[in-house]
Amino acid sequence: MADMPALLATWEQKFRPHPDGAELPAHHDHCLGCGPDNPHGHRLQARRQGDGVAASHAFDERHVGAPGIVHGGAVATVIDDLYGFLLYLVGTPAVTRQLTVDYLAPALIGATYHLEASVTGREGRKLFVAATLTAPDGRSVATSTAVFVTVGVDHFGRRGVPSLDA
Ligand SMILES: CCCCCCCCCCCC(=O)SCCNC(=O)CCNC(=O)[C@H](O)C(C)(C)COP(=O)(O)OP(=O)(O)OC[C@H]1O[C@@H](n2cnc3c(N)ncnc32)[C@H](O)[C@@H]1OP(=O)(O)O
Repeated sequence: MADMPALLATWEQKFRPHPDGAELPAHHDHCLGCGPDNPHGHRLQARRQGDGVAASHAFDERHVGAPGIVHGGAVATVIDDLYGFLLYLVGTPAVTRQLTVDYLAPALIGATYHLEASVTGREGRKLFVAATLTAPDGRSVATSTAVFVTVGVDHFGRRGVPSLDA
């Protein structure tokens, strides 16, 4: 059984100012998007870039949809997780309420993509965010917008983290 209070304490410490350019800590070790200990995950590494976040990322064979092409769900996962890093800078936990992705061109297995995300607005509990995924040649491969809703850290503690509860 995971030590949820300790885990939540480490999360709270992540919601603080990080220097521009700094690599941002994973949400937790087993996170599908960024956890270093999730064998099925993307191990996304994000950094602060001004008021937003950025990452370089290559999808591998675990994330294939059509042959050679990254599964759309994998693209959405990585974008959603990148938004999760943005929350550190905003200073409050939040969860995805709506996520949209425009798939403009195939993302290819093995290519290294550049991702950026930023906050575009805030209204009460709602955070409006946007992201881009750009190919090495500068082509825009996917764009996204999302609505996150701020929550207290207790939102996560109520249910535990299944991957850590075994
Ligand atoms: C420790 C930290 C670790 C942080 C770790 C971070 C990890 C990041 C990982 C990536 C992110 C994820 O995967 S997050 C996991 C996936 N997402 C989830 O599990 C969320 C599941 N949904 C929920 O739990 C709930 O629906 C909530 C908490 C989001 C909201 O519930 P609620 O309080 O009942 O509120 P609800 O009525 O649903 O709507 C909230 C507000 O959003 C508005 N709203 C709803 N849809 C839209 C929309 N499309 N466009 C505009 N606005 C919208 C509503 O009008 C309302 O506005 P108003 O009336 O307030 O004005």
